[in-house]
Amino acid sequence: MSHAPPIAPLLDHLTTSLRTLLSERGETSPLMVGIHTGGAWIAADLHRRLELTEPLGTLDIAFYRDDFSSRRLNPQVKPSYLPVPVEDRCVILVDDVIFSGRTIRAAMNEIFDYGRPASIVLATLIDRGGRELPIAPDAVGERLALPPGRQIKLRGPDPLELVVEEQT
Ligand SMILES: O=P(O)(O)OC[C@H]1O[C@H](OP(=O)(O)OP(=O)(O)O)[C@H](O)[C@@H]1O
Ligand SMILES: O=c1cc[nH]c(=O)[nH]1
Repeated sequence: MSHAPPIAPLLDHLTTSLRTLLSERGETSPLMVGIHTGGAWIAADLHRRLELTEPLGTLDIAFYRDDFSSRRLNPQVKPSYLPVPVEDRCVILVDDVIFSGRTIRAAMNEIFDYGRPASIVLATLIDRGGRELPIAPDAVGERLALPPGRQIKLRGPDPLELVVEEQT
């Protein structure tokens, strides 16, 4: 595929999958955390749709990246915000896209620096394969194969839109 799918059906599907999974696990008050920037936009939408009672958290994993020392720090780096302790909680980690899995590895390291969650559930809008680490999402909006040299990006926040573009 070389053009991006419309986002609304993907958000619907992700919401339904997550609702089912939380219900099966008996999780009534999970803590949702979105990864800055795209993951935080998706998390805000999911948090509203699922009517979660705990406040929404955000993570900026810039300092936890495995290529941190060789990358220029993005001037947009934001502080992470976890409004309630993660200790013994079910955490729903949300990102817009999963590819290599390295962003999620970094996010989990950061979460564990705050405390030891009871469990982490991973929700991503797009799973485009290409994993370099043994990490898999529990709930996805859509699995998408892209031609070599292409990437999919989430633009937003208003409106949220997926675009397929040349890999940078
Ligand atoms: O599984 P991975 O290979 O780690 O890729 C997934 C990450 O890539 C994008 O972020 P990116 O680091 O490109 O920054 P962005 O938020 O500025 O798009 C996307 O938002 C995911 O967080
Ligand atoms: O296609 C991709 C791969 C990694 N990160 C993205 O945001 N898109």
